[in-house]
Amino acid sequence: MATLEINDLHVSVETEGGPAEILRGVNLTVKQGETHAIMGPNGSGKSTLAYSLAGHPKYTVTGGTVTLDGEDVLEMAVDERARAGVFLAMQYPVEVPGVSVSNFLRTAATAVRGEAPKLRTWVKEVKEAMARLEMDPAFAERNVNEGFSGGEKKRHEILQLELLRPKIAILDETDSGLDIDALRTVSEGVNRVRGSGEVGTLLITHYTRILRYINPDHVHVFARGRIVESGGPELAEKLEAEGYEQYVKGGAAE
Ligand SMILES: Nc1ncnc2c1ncn2[C@@H]1O[C@H](COP(=O)(O)OP(=O)(O)OP(=O)(O)O)[C@@H](O)[C@H]1O
Repeated sequence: MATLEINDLHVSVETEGGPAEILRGVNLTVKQGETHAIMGPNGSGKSTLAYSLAGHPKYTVTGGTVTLDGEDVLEMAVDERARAGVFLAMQYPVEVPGVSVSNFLRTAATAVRGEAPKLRTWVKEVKEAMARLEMDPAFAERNVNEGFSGGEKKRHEILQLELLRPKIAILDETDSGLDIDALRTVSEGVNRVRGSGEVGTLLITHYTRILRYINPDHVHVFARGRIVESGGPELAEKLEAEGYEQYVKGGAAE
């Protein structure tokens, strides 16, 4: 069973005033089949964690380890991480002008699966996945994220998740900007992938409403660059009622 292990992870970004430490000792273990929700105040470092795991060059790991099934993830290039089974659905998906959704997905699937999917079965696979996510088939011929609405971008991220079937899925605020129907559709997509029991999910969110659709096994509070409390789903309810004040008090302004 695939296991992602994050051990005492420290990450910095370069700022005008020099390097700033954003992650200050993150410890987390995510196993295939488990769903972990990460909640925390703005600017606490949640997206930094997501990008660092995916290998964004802007972030420098200054300490700690990340392994997937014992393999050193931090040593891997971005594409190697994807091939190893790490998937990131970004908070702000980027436009890729000139590349159609259909080409993009096939190229990504080829890279991750190690061989090009057979065209006929692939076309069917994409069509069915798009239908499940209630996406207009015309999207397949549009350029990646170009002119997509916020909700359409998020559906496209989940479409990738469904087709690429990673071992570890990191979903960074996949619920933001979704209307109620889209939230349900997107959550159903995540649950389908989860239902396989083959993916470990790290769900970064601000709102408990998505957790009503996607029931997490574990909830973690992220504050000042690390996980400061962990619990079960009841922790999300507590956060909704009490906010984050108790976790940020006395910390650096972030
Ligand atoms: N290039 C950069 N230069 C300066 N500061 C940066 C840079 N990149 C990230 N930061 C800072 O790192 C901190 C953590 O940002 P991050 O986006 O990880 O937080 P977050 O918890 O995901 O926030 P939110 O909930 O608002 O999305 C913020 O204070 C942010 O301003």
